[in-house]
Formats: sequence, C-alpha cells, structure tokens
Amino acid sequence: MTTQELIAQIKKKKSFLCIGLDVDLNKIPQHLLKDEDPIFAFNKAIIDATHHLCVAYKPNTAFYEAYGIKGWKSLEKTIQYLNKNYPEIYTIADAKRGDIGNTSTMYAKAFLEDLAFDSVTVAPYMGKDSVEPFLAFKNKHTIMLALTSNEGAFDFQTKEVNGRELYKEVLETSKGWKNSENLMYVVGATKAEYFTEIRKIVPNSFLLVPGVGAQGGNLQDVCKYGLSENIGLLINSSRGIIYASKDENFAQNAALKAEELQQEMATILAQ
Ligand SMILES: O=C(O)c1cc(=O)[nH]c(=O)n1[C@@H]1O[C@H](COP(=O)(O)O)[C@@H](O)[C@H]1O
Repeated sequence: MTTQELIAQIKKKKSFLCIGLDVDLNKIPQHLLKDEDPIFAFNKAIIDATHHLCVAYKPNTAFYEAYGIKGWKSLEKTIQYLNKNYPEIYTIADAKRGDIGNTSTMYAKAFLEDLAFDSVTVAPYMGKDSVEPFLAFKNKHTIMLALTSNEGAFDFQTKEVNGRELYKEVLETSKGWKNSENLMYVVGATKAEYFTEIRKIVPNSFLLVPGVGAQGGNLQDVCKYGLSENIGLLINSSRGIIYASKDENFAQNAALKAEELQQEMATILAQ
C-alpha cells in the first residue's frame, strides 16, 4: 500500500488506530481453546468486529513464534485473511529485524513478499546496509525504531553521539539512505515530550506510536505534538483493546475499546 492510500483511508475512517494482535493463549477466552487454531479464531473475531474502526493491524511475531510451526501458521492465516477480506487495511509485521545485507534481504522477502505484509519493523543498530534491503521493496514500508516506549530507551537512544541524541542521529542519518521515502519510524507514546524535536527532523514522516493504554501513554499529548500536515501518525494499542474481556463477548468489547480511541481521533481530526 502506498502512503497516499493509507492517508486516504485514515481520512475516510476518521481513524489512525492500529490494533496490535499480540495473542497470548493464557489471555484469550477459554472456549476458543477448543478450536483447531485458537490464535486465528481469536484474530478473526477481533478483526471482523473492529476493522471499521482502525486502519491497521500489527501482529507482533513474538506471540506467534512462541508457538513454533503452529504459531507461524496462525500468523500466515491471519495475514491471508486480512489481505483477502479487508485489502484496504494496512498491515505491519512487528518483527524488529535487521542484519547484514543478504540476511536482511531474506527477512524482507519473508515478511513483505511471502507473507505479503505492507510493512515490517526493523532495528537501526546495524546501520544503512542492514536497512536498505528492506527499503528496496516497492509500495512497502520499513518502520525503524527511533525512540522506543520502554524504560530502556534511556540506556542508549537518548545518549549523545556526534553532539546529538542517538535517536536524532538515527532519524537524520536515515533520511539520506536509498529509498528513504519508504521509511516510517517508531516513537513511543510514553515519550510525548520528544515529539516536537522529532517533528523538526522528520516533519511529514509517518510515526508508528505504541504505548497508549497498557504502557500509560496519552493519545491527546501524542497528537498535540506529533500530528503532521498529512496526519503522519499510526497509534497502536494491543492489550488495551484485544483483552477487553475474556467472555464470549470479547470481540464486541474489544470493538467498544477501539471505538473509544477512534472517537477521540475523529474529534482531534475535526479540529
Ligand atoms: O515496535 C513496536 O511496535 C513497539 C515499539 C516500542 O517502542 N514499544 C512497543 O510497545 N512496541 C510494541 O507495541 C505493542 C504494544 O502493546 P501494548 O502495550 O499491549 O499496547 C507490543 O507489540 C510491543 O512489542
């Protein structure tokens, strides 16, 4: 999907919500465990109930890899279901990859070609030649970690390198990479006070913003400093939506949680 198509969908749905499909078998309703593929059954119900309220889904691959070959099958079925039934939805493989060039090419093929996600998350630590193989894919995005939502973000990302914080160095330097127009960046919702500085470096880039809900980030603060001319935000919530309840109404209750965020977003977009 192109960036313009994503923006058009955000405007149409009045939503820049991304729902994280981080499925933990200990947290899903008991009756689903009898299903042949409980993870897919859960995802399908959540997607069918919430697709009109969000523009993107982000399965974090850890939650699938943890269940071995079965988990990978559930991931494959989930992306195939989305691509077939809801082609207007933007999809993110949250895999946080990145390696020497030829290995990155294989990671990129796995997520962008074989599984056919619209985008994949990558870590910038190995530098330009580890990220450019992902950027080479047409009409796909590479979402690079810039300033993450966790406490450990302060261990390295805010430390000075070449006279500025490392996350700023990552943003600035990556703008010069080949096909950098295919880059988006991850910035945690818990770091709202950094958005003004980030927008000075990447005024129009899309930012994937996890950390609202369970991690304590605030939607209003993120939007106040993070919105760009072209909206430029995808706000992710995983646990705060998908585990709204553990009974047979789990999908409807997830939709209610998603709707709360979507309504807030609609109000913000109307201002
Ligand atoms: O890349 C990410 O999506 C990510 C980056 C980051 O800085 N913080 C962060 O929480 N995430 C992911 O975003 C999701 C957040 O989930 P909840 O805290 O349950 O909403 C998880 O899949 C995390 O792995």
